Amino acid sequence: MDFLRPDTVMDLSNIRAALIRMEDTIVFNLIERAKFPRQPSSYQKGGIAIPDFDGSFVDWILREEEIVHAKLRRYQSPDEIPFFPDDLPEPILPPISYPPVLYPHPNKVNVNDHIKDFYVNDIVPSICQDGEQEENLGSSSLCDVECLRSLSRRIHFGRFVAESKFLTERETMTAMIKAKDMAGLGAAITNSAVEKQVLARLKKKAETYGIDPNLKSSPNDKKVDADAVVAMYENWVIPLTKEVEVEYLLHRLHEEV
Ligand SMILES: O=C(O)C(=O)C[C@]1(C(=O)O)C=C[C@@H](O)C=C1
Repeated sequence: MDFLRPDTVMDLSNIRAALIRMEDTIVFNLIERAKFPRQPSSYQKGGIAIPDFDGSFVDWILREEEIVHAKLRRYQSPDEIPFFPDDLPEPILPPISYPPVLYPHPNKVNVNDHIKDFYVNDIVPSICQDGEQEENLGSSSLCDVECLRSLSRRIHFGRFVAESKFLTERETMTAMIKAKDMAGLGAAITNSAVEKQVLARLKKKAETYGIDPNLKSSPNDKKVDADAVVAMYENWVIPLTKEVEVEYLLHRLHEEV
């Protein structure tokens, strides 16, 4: 998939190949995070005192990193959506003129707050031991940032999936968008067979990557709970990707149709 070549971006098999590759990144990021305990204070507003910042320690790191990445023009790339869009500086590198592949204001669809919410409240408790290690607060929070960023990129890729599906079913989808038929759109973008494949593949990946091939398999050797990774996709990642797809399509009506 090459964002400078729209035909490659709108090819559903290329999009799915990119989603499959992102599974590896997400599983490895979760494995890294699972090395540390839950670290509850890193997610609480004021849990760690930060001068002039009204948020959690993880929020602060995320925002600081996004400021640097924005300078490197990360958020000009069509597949990157920041968590702190209002706080970001202009890039220091010259702009790249990406040909438009999505409707004019695709970043209006932003479910990052929702992603942060399920990640902190559901995923971290399901993959990490209870407790806090003061000396590793920085390390675990940097892992959180990687997890959040990779989940956000995956889920917001729903916009490309939706546009690609729209282009192949323009007439029916236009009618549904005009009628604000969310259930119809939800059904139109759903492919249950693909979802089953995603979950089966993910279980295999989490089991395989989560164990050192040189060690004999025992529950204690596992670096991440494969069932928790699958549950995360089943309960959050796929449903939110679908929500992004439907929301993207609904916005499309106002922008172009
Ligand atoms: O591959 C697709 O067609 C997608 O829309 C992506 C995805 C997913 O999140 O993995 C979401 C909805 C479909 O039901 C199948 C899979």
